[in-house]
Amino acid sequence: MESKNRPGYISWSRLKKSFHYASAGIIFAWKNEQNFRIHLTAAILVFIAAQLLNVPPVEQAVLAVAIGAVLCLELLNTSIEHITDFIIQTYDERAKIIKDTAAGAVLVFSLTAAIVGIIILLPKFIHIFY
Ligand SMILES: Nc1ncnc2c1ncn2[C@@H]1O[C@H](COP(=O)(O)OP(=O)(O)OP(=O)(O)O)[C@@H](O)[C@H]1O
Repeated sequence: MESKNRPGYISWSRLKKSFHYASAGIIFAWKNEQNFRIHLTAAILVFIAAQLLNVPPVEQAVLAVAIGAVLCLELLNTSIEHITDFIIQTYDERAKIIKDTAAGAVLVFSLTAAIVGIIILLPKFIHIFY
């Protein structure tokens, strides 16, 4: 017999709460992190360009993965910054290394995503004019 208190396989109210908290994190990043706003705006522009240029579905999927990864890294970077500030409230060389390397991870993947975008979109842009 199943216990009355045992949670079901999927709790919809918990799922709804998780979604709500995750959305709050994204909204926080949008309001407080300039880099997140820049990346999200760039992501929307790339998506519109991909539609206008009739980019094939597989290439659009590659763009979506690259864009999604950049946004995820931005959110993780924001989280790391806040954890660091919470733990280390004074100037500390270790805090600097933690924040700089996390920011470096975002930069490395942002450049990678930019290269992916150029490889996919640039030939299609050129094709319009020539
Ligand atoms: N407690 C600290 N000790 C030493 N250096 C720090 C400390 N806090 C921040 N820094 C340095 O200042 C830089 C900026 O940190 P800050 O927390 O202000 O991030 P931010 O400018 O808000 O970044 P972002 O624009 O991505 O949100 C860090 O990358 C680090 O080099």
